[in-house]
Amino acid sequence: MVHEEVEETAADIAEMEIRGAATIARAAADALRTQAHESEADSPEAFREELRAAARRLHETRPTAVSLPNALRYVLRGMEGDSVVDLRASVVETVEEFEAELDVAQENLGQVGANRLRDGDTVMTHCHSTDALSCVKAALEDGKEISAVVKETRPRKQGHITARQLREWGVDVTLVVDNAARRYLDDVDHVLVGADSIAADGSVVNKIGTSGLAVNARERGVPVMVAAQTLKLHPDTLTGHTVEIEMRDESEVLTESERADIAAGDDPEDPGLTVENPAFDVTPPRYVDAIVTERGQFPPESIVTLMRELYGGGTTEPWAKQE
Ligand SMILES: O=C(COP(=O)(O)O)[C@H](O)[C@H](O)COP(=O)(O)O
Repeated sequence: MVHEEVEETAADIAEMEIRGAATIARAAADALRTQAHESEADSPEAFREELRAAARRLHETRPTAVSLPNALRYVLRGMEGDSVVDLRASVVETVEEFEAELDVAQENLGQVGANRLRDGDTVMTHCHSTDALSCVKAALEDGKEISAVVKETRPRKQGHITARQLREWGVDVTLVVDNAARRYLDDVDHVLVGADSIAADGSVVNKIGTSGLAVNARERGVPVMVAAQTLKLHPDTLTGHTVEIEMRDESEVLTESERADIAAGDDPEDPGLTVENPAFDVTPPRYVDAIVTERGQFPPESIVTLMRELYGGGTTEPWAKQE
């Protein structure tokens, strides 16, 4: 029932071949369009259940970036019609609308963020965030010279993607190991990061290491700017839900031979080595100076007003099986 290309997209998201909250959202919406295009459903209800099943498959891939369920909701809410032909057309049209909104949102967000960057500023980045880099791109287009200290971001080294993109734009890059961040903060004018989810209290969920960087930045007096489209606002947190932090496989941290070497003396019956690999962490609002969105910039404590405006009607799970 779920088309093989949807299964492929789901696998790519789960294995981080497709990664980053905005990119994941775009891929998920595109997968639902494929499901609609390729559906051979012989009734409107069968078509609707196919799209719900595809959305459930995509939803179960990664739990932390709210852009994924927000994208799935957006598309399924646009599915309407009394025939398969009309239902298919509504899904295709809704995905195209979603993609256009993503493009405009990231560009507008970039302009808001660029206004906070001065000519000659140095930013420190963590992980790879297309929302964050849209601010740098807009600043460069405004004729500002920007340089960057890029944290490699263990264990998957997404900082290399950021470094490559910045070099393509002609931005001078200093690549550092994550543990060197505090040392370089004295040479930095802004910490500039993205977000996977933003909670109603202004907490920012982003790649593991963001919270430590924000604490160090506050101690060093460096402002922390979080670039996040409103797609990253997590509506379930309006009603007290917490954001699940994805725990990824130890193989991203330790190879099997490294594990065997470390645990060489272990009693196989009583293995004492545990490797934990949380993929994200939570930065409290007190360490965030501004949340930059396509709707403007907000101090973290007031992001809830925007969240209520956009998502106040509460959230549903339109992908749930219908009884
Ligand atoms: O934490 C990550 C990516 O984690 P992973 O590599 O595990 O997906 C990014 O900072 C956010 O997703 C924002 O990215 P964007 O601004 O592109 O949405």
